[in-house]
Amino acid sequence: MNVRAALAFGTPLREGIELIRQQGLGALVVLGYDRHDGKLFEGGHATDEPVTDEAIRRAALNDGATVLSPSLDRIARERTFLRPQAIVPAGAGGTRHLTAARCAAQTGRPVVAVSEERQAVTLYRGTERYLLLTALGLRAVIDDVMNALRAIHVQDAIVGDQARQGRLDEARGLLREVDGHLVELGAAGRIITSECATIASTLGLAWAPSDVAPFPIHTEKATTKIP
Ligand SMILES: Nc1ncnc2c1ncn2[C@@H]1O[C@H](COP(=O)(O)OP(=O)(O)OP(=O)(O)O)[C@@H](O)[C@H]1O
Repeated sequence: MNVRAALAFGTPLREGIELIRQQGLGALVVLGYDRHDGKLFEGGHATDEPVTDEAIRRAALNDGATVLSPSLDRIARERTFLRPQAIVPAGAGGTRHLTAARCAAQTGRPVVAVSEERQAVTLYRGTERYLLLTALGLRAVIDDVMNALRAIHVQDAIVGDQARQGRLDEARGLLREVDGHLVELGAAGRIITSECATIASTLGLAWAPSDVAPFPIHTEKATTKIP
């Protein structure tokens, strides 16, 4: 699953999560499950509702977790209590966030926790976690990367051969970094994507928007031990 594409702005899932953040609600959303995860869920009820921004927001009004279908386009369960067994060290937040970290570590499936208290959205994936920025925050990060890339582009003609190699390596890194951000920004990132392609081709670098969409991940030092 390309989780950054699944959580791109403009998708019903991300728009629903952003509604939850904006309205100061909290949520726990499991992005897909399979039948082996059955023991993970307790209580709640099965539904088969399409994922819309409003359905995701509405589900967050209840206690417990929202579980999405494997294809992420249906809400499979609501108001579900999660009881993961994996042991991970307590990080930021209380039980909601610890549960999200433990579920992700146990199942390998991404889990999103929206903090009611901090209005922060955290994606847990495996033993890693990533802070999902607001659209404005993500744009600011992209602007910083693009400014650095544009500076290399503009100065390319005037740097000597020796310095050039280092600058090209830097440009490669910046292109790799911005790639994932642009996938997450969604349709609003298309113009910048073509600017990146132009800069890359002028600099003689092979670059195309990737499907891999890397995350700048803050790795948790988590064990995935199950007692
Ligand atoms: N194991 C769990 N399964 C499902 N939902 C849970 C579980 N643990 C916590 N929650 C949900 O998280 C809510 C908030 O719990 P808590 O305040 O302890 O978490 P938190 O991580 O501090 O979150 P926040 O930052 O939003 O306050 C609970 O009311 C419940 O809806």
